[in-house]
Amino acid sequence: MIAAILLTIVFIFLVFNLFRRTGRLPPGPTPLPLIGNIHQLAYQVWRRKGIVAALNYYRKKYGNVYTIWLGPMPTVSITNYDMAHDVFIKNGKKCYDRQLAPILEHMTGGLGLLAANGENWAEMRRFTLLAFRRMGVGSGLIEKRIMNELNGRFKHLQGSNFIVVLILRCSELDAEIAKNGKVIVPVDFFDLTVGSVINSVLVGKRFDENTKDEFLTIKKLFDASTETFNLFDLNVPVWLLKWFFPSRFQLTWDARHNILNHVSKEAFERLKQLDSGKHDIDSKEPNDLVDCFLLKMREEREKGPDGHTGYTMEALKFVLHDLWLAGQGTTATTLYVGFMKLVNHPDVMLRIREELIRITQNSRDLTLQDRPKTPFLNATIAEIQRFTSVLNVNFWRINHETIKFKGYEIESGCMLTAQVGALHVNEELFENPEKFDPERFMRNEKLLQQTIPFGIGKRSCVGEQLARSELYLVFGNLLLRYDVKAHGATPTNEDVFPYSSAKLPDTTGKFEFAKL
Ligand code: HEM
Repeated sequence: MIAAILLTIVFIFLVFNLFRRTGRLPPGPTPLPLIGNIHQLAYQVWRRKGIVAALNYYRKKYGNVYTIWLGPMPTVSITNYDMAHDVFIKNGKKCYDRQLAPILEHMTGGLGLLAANGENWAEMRRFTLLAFRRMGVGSGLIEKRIMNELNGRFKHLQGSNFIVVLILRCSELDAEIAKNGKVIVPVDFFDLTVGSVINSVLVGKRFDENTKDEFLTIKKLFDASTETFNLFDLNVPVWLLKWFFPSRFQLTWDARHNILNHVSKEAFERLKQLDSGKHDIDSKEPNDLVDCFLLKMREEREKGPDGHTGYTMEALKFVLHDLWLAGQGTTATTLYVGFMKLVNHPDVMLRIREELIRITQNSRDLTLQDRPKTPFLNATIAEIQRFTSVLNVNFWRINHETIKFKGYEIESGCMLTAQVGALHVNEELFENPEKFDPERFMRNEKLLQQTIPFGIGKRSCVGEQLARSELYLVFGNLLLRYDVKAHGATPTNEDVFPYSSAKLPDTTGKFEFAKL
């Protein structure tokens, strides 16, 4: 009897508390105590065959800001630019902490950038942005690294001599074209090109004939873990995953550890060489992010007790891991999806080429300085990024102060995010969102600002400038050099894992490149 009374009191308390909190939050489906809206969300995801479709359904029903309770936690999703700006820019200081997926936190111990918060994250983010700047991200220097990858001007150490290795991306293509008139280009081409640029920025090495298999193995393992990683993995406790879904846990663990081992091998080797005097860092011109970090580590240690204690080899491992992980697949997928779109829209490709030939007189490479003069290429890249929207569910933030906007009150401790995938199919901003139409950005220039593939606010993508440079130079220069067609049937551009937290296209498609 007493137990029944106690249970009733607890139940009434839960209902009352839920009712009180729901009243001030943005609208959404009616939640149940303890399970919230999980049952409705699961049904809508199943019925509409994907996470973005379900989030879009809730947008149409409740408006551009709505609340879904994941169990006892309210989550606020925002699906238009102005509201995202109100929350994540105007109130940016109140919501820069990330809701950490327990499995990721378990693996990183709160180090790095993606699954970190607080002072540690802030320091590593500042460091990364500064290190990128020192290596030329945002200036002409990064262009050199990217174009080197395409053009093949590389210095590799062999024995005691530097030799120039010319067998690189475009040279490989050109050699094949010289033999057969055309070359078949699979997704690996984009993976390796992007992987090499990132590896070169982070650890100063590109992937060559000897190391490309190592890269492709890590990449495949990582893709396999991403395919299954979804809302469930983002939220469940580690013990539950380990006990009830051990193979799922193991896949995520193995993929992350392979990347960790790969990137940290280089960093530890460098430290050894530095300690033994075999390597010296030019403090005015560090070669890569590892050099920048080791310099900073030395600097902080020399300050004694006043130095920042966050600069450790363990911290470096996770910073490298996160940059590699977040930067490789996202950029390569955008390039691959972009070319898939372009081969299906040859008119767009032709118009870009005309624009580029006009600018370069077909006598030089396209450079980052050309950007203001190539509005149609810029518009096409924006439309490609809108279509690609690499995340089905954006990472959640947690607000640590109440946020008031548009008459709502989001009390501290809520999970909130700009749902980039759903925002990019919002027909209030993008008329006929299912249509590939770069022209929409020419008709309305404001749209460029309202498309936010890199997220918004203090946790937005740290690699945005690097990725934008890569996309511009690789799309532009390949279109300037090659006639590109689909090889065989073009696979669907639809997301093949619509239930996963990341968007993944069917990557079995191939292209035929012929010299122009
Ligand atoms: C086309 C390419 C890319 C896209 C579409 C993309 C997209 C995103 C998005 C949507 C976020 C989450 C933003 C949020 O939480 O609101 C993010 C975060 C992040 N991205 Fe990117 N990204 C790209 C390339 C890169 C590159 C090249 C790097 C690094 C080399 C990188 C590193 C990161 C990191 C470290 C974070 C976490 C930042 C933090 O929590 O402070 N990304 N990215």
